[in-house]
Amino acid sequence: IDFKTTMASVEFPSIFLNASGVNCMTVAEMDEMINAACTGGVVTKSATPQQREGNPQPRYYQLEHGSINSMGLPNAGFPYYLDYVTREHAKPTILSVAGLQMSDNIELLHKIQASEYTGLTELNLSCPNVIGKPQVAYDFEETDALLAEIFSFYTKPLGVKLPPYFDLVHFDQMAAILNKYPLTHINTVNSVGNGLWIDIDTEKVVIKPKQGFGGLGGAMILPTALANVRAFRQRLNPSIKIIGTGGVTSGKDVFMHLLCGADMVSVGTALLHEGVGIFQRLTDELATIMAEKGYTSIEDFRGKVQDF
Ligand SMILES: O=C(O)c1[nH]c(=O)[nH]c(=O)c1I
Repeated sequence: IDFKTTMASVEFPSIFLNASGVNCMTVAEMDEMINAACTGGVVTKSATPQQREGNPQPRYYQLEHGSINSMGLPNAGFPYYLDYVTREHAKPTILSVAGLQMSDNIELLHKIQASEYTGLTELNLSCPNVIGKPQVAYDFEETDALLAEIFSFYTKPLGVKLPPYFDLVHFDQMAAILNKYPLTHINTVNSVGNGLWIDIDTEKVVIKPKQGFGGLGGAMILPTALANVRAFRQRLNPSIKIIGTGGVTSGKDVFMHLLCGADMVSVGTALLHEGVGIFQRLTDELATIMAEKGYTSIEDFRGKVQDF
């Protein structure tokens, strides 16, 4: 079974992508994603106008059922990633960008609009780890104003990376804003912001930045990720596709994301731990589940989760 899919008239050979931030900081990592079996392409690390070192280490820690990170947007800088995605590759790319303030986002999108790049771009509105900067996507007015400004000039394929929401009214409010704009997709969820973990032997937090506060990922956030995928699928125009991210470690998790309506699925924490071989495993496990259920295509069940 091939799991190819099309988003914004870009054909992805597989539904699987890396979660931005994992396996996508350097040309070598991005090439590895593209060259790996069963990947749809690569999403770049969120790019800022200039190169950034990020937060002091340790800034990532593996938990029993997931991860906590406060990387602080380390990246090689916007020109590095624009150069990479503008070159020819065997599979599609998604250029992720994250300004540190609104003017950065506008500036970066003007540059992409003026560039040779014709592929997809994803505006990260949900980085939880830039010290002193709140997540844009938790400010509905700012998000609306930003998208209005962007779509006054931007005509290339654009999606947004969203944080998790935890209130049904917030899903309504955010979806109403997103439905006003010709977005190609949303990518949901980013890490669950500002969790905390403690090593009881040392009685210290486990990451250095922000007194130990960091974004949560991995298996423990799967229920939150599934809720966000389903909630937005129920509310968004069908023209806005959904990349489901969060908590994927197995074919069962992929199946649940697809039942909730995801068009593509990306993997972060588990990719970091297992390497790019995970995509063949997820493909095989999903194919096995589908065969057991008599499904021959993802369309047989995508978005068809049933109420109790
Ligand atoms: O700290 C980071 O670099 C980071 N970490 C995350 O968990 N999500 C993000 O969007 C980002 I930009």
